[in-house]
Amino acid sequence: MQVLQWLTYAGVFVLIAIGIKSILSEHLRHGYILFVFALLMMLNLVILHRTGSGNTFLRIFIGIVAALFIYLVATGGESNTGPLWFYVFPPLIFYMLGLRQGLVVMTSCLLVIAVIFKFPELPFVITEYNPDFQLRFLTSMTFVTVFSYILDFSRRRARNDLIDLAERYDLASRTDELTRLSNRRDMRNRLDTEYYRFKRHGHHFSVVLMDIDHFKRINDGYGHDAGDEVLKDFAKLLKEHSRHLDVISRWGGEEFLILLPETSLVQALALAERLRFAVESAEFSYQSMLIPVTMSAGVCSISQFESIEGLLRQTDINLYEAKMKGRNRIVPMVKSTSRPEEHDSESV
Ligand SMILES: Nc1nc2c(ncn2[C@@H]2O[C@H](COP(=O)(O)OP(=O)(O)OP(=O)(O)O)[C@@H](O)[C@H]2O)c(=O)[nH]1
Repeated sequence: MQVLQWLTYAGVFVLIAIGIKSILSEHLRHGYILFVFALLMMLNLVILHRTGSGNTFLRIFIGIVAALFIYLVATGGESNTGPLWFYVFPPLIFYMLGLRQGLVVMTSCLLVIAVIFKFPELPFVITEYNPDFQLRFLTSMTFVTVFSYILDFSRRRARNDLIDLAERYDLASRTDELTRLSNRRDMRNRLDTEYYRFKRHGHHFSVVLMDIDHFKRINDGYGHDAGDEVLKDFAKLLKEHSRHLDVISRWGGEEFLILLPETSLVQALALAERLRFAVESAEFSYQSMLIPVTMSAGVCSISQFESIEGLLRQTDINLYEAKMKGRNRIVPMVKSTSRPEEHDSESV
């Protein structure tokens, strides 16, 4: 919209300058009409400032410019040079309106010009052009229109390709290549955003930090590719057992962190336990070899902490404790349906 406003200022300046020159050359009517167009452009600026509608501003601007150029063709402007201004129109119209609407407006204008050339006796036509000029003008204008269309088409396609590329790079920079989950950097940003929401609006959230037990043994026993496959299936399982608004990330090698918005510690523990049980019960396999997989997890809720760092530190401590206590468990501990005897001393 900024470009269009500057174009309006430039247009008003040029119209007033040429208007003054026309009046000085005794072409009073032409000069005054140019002033009227300048006034209309300024009024359009006022409408923009009053309504704030860029779309209305654009449409009125195009209407005024089209009317001005057709007026210049119909009257010849000064010394029949009016049609020359029309060469400004095609690039402007495609840039402003886009390809389809630009083509409609340009075709309509060319038709109007053809009518003006063909019927000089029409009431609003006050000049006449010789047939050579008419033919050359219409042909060259058609060329300019086609070239402007192609140039704008290329410009738009290059811009879309660039946006596409930027989006793909952006996604790649936020995604873990192996599991297609959020990576650590993306999770840090999401945690910061969630922490801001918590501080500002009091929306609680919790995190679950998971680690696949004895993952090195999987790599050593079944091979690195099998380890990769387990990581992918593990990520898929986490997705299947989480809510849509939960953010799952690959936090490190075989560590995964889930951010649970609007979730209390008790709810987070229930989810972590559900995940632990799902992992334990799932059949992980690679090339028809069954691979037993379990996970340990530390869980924390933001309400107990003053910062993201404090929250993550304690979650890590809880995970470490889960490992130390024998793995395949959650800390703080909850009652488990699969192994009730192991979760009795520190239940939440
Ligand atoms: N296949 C595969 N292995 C990975 C990847 N990232 C990390 N690892 C391996 O994960 C293993 C992690 O081993 P450790 O840190 O000793 O942990 P662990 O064997 O899971 O033992 P605990 O965590 O104590 O239960 C290392 O052998 C890493 O090489 C990966 O992308 N693919």
